[in-house]
Amino acid sequence: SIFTVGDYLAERLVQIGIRHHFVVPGDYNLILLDKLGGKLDLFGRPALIEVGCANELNCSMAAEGYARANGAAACVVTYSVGALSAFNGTGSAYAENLPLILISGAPNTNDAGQFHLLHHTLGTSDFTYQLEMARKITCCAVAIDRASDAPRLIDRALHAALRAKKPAYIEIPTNLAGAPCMRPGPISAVVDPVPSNPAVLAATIGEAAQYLQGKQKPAILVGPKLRRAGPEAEEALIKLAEKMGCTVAVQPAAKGMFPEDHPQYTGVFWGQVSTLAADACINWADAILCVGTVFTDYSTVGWTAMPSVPLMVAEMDHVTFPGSTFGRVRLCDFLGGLTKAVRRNDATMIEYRRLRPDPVLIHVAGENDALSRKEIQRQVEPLLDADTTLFVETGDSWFNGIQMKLPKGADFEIEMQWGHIGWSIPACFGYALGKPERKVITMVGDGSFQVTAQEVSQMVRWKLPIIIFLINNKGYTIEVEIHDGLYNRIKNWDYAALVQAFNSTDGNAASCRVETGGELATAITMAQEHKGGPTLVECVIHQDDCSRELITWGHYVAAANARPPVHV
Ligand SMILES: C/C(NCc1cnc(C)nc1N)=C(/S)[C@H](O)COP(=O)(O)OP(=O)(O)O
Ligand SMILES: [Mg+2]
Repeated sequence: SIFTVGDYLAERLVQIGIRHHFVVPGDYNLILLDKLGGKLDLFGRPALIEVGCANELNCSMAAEGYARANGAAACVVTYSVGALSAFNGTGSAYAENLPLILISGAPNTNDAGQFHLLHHTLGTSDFTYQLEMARKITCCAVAIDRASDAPRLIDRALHAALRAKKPAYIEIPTNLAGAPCMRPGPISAVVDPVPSNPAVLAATIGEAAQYLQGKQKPAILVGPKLRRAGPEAEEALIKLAEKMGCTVAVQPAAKGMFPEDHPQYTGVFWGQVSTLAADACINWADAILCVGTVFTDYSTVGWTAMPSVPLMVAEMDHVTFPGSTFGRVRLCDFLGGLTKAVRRNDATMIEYRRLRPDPVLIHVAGENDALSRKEIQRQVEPLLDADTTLFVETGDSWFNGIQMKLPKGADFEIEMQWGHIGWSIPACFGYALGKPERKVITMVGDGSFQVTAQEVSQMVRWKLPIIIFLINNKGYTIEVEIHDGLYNRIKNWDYAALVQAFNSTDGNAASCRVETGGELATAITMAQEHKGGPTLVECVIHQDDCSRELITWGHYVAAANARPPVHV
């Protein structure tokens, strides 16, 4: 059979490590889907497993979650009506630094020139608007209009996405997916990272040693971009921390990116809603080595928690100091080189041992007491073990999850930069397909759940034993705490019954509603034993039963939102 554009794309997706692609079919992408689904591995099995989603928003969010597990992901949609919904998960991938490849079908290449009006379009003969929009939310957007250009354009998009850890966009007209195409060359041209420039690397390490020279109390602050630099960067950071002997704190969106069972871990640095003694350690330090950090209104609690000393910030491929910046320096090379050059200074660790908070007494609710947020915390935390990944959805679930202690090996996923309510349901589904060996637990609020609930039915279809704790506090409580109004009230659903509806005659999802600590304990035992499908536990709590951290954080974020315009 002839080798086609679709075959070229399939080959490249497999070569960059993708094994599942998330799709919603449409007549502009059907030939392409045949090609992607038709690629076989050496054993004659599909090399790419097609995963259908209920809509393109969820499809793109499932791909975003898959990229967290797998490194890269592909989302395949139809033109315009599909892609515009998938733009939201693509925006999430951009904000969260994930190489999601958004692939869209497109009109037949002859139609533009014939001024044809086509379905799914805006009803004009302009078919460039989607590509233009995609340019704004990806690091590289290409539209293939001749089969002979396909190899160059596909490779360019994939290489850009993998190097920048940002999404890319590939547009393939419906009559080109099956058109003859050249076969690909070695994948190394696409996947090889840009190496550090040796001279710049040496200069950067020298500058860092200079920055730390003479400082009495250095500390390390880890941000969410560390993980995007690869596992070797996470390993290199641990070695650097152990060489320095200083305290290590993480930003909230970086929770889990430094082991919380490590003796130098001092908590989540989040201003007044920090955990353990991270706030004191960072504010006591006279030098802070920031690795992959992102300072936003949310991570600085409405700008009330910016470190007060001049910072040195190491990113994926560049490092900045108070007076200089260096590019073409890969993070793992920089951290490794600095580890060799740096001297031990454990002053912050010594201080931490003095001020470390004592373990708090956890109140055990009576089993017939009305269920509280605290009791949910107390009962869910022990479920986190070395094989578990906890997904926390935008809402008070952020705060409840961030307060939980991660044992060795446990992992944590949060979408704090994009913050799209509903992300966690499709994202944990995609993640679970990428890492089937992990146990996945998701904490999601009722408002968020209503946005993307359909993807629980994909968990049923794929028989994934994901455990979902749906915190039903009757509405948008985060919003209530920031600024209340009737718009924060939502129509209550029977969430347990909804999940049963997803079973129809061939599903195996378990679900229940719990209103006391005792019922929750029973539900958790059932959830742990339930295999062959997801378990949803709807936890009913009072509307104002939220974490104190949410109230404090919400107060300052609302204040930051309310700053009057500065008249220039
Ligand atoms: C409406 C909104 N944010 C605004 C918003 C609106 N639309 C999208 C897509 N994303 C957003 N973050 C938010 S955080 C709700 O409080 C979430 O409610 P819920 O899931 O029920 O969680 P809490 O009750 O714990 O807040
Ligand atoms: Mg809610």
